[in-house]
Amino acid sequence: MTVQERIKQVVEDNPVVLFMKGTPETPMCGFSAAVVEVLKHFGVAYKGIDVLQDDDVRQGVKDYANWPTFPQLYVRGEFVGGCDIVREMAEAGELETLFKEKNIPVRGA
Ligand SMILES: N[C@@H](CCC(=O)N[C@@H](CS)C(=O)NCC(=O)O)C(=O)O
Ligand code: FES
Repeated sequence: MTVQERIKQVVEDNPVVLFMKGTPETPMCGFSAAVVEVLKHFGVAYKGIDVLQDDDVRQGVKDYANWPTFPQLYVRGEFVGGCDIVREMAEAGELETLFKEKNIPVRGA
């Protein structure tokens, strides 16, 4: 499998995926930590993938969504955004709407 095929498979096999620096338990960058906090706030289950562990994945994910930075949040196979977008969507109530539309269980919902 190519890196692009592996990325496609992981975002299609897992409802919510966060490509990040470090792990959900131990983020290695403030931008990644911020999205971890947002997801924690919503109580959403997700797969965290540490791009610092694999340079091919790190470059491959940037190519996959044509987005140059991490974190990158995917919901049901679709790229949602990085830290700024996710935070703005959360504040505007749009992230909760997206999770509900995509049948992602959210705390209290
Ligand atoms: N404004 C960005 C902040 C993220 C960012 O600037 N990430 C940088 C530093 S952690 C990055 O991933 N650079 C590319 C790399 O390290 O491969 C966002 O909204 O997500
Ligand atoms: S690792 Fe330095 S800003 Fe993210």
